Amino acid sequence: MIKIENIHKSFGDKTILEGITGEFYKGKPNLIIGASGTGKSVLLKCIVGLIPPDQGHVYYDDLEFTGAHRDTKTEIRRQIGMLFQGGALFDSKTVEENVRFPLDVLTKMPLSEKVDRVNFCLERVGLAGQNDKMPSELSGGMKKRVGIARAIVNSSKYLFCDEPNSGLDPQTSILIDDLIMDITEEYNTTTIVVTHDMNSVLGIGEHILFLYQGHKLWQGSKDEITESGVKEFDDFVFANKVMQRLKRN
Ligand SMILES: Nc1ncnc2c1ncn2[C@@H]1O[C@H](COP(=O)(O)OP(=O)(O)OP(=O)(O)O)[C@@H](O)[C@H]1O
Repeated sequence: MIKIENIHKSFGDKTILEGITGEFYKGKPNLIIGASGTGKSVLLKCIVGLIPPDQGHVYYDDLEFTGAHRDTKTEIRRQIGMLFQGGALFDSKTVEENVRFPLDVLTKMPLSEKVDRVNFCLERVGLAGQNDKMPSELSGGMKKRVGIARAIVNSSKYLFCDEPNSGLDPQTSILIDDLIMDITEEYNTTTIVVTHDMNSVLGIGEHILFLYQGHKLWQGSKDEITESGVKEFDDFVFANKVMQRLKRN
């Protein structure tokens, strides 16, 4: 489990996050949702430690991360897998080298063991045998799969996905969501997915945290979205006609 307490962040005189508190659970994806520019990625970066919050605490299971000693932070970081917005593969590296990268940087495993682990992860995301392909030869959905394989290659306890569906068609998006859901359940990871994709909310939104202009305005599951009683949340969720019809039924 990951807990955040009273996270504040400003850039200059622009306040982005104003006291966000919440919990992210093991075994089911946790979604951070909200309109564009509302602070979702900044919150994720504060949780991962890529941006230091101005105030507040992040706890990984029982360990306080924000003010922790460098060694503790490094140890926690080793257990984090990250799927970046856009995939962020190295264009000049093969699929195998991309997936192997965290093992090359973080471990002293012998090469043969690393390759075994890479093959296991590629198989898990449906890309067995694609080791020698270059990113330029892959579709958008395949690139995301490579990104997911890389995020889990280090047996991560914590998995963070920033807009995993950006740039994908609706069907491929569902496949990627299902893969994230399955991996989360199978390996019992604490998974946080940042998204503004309503299909993801309806598909895998077991735990949802809704951000609005730097505040957490609602938290709940997809089964509770019609009864939030929060106008800003309703405006976000029921912005399109299909969702409005769903609400009326
Ligand atoms: N390093 C930074 N320096 C200054 N401002 C930043 C920085 N990072 C983000 N911001 C600002 O913080 C605000 C929130 O950005 P953030 O990327 O978290 O939004 P978001 O909710 O993830 O949006 P989107 O869904 O479009 O990705 C934006 O106004 C952005 O310009």
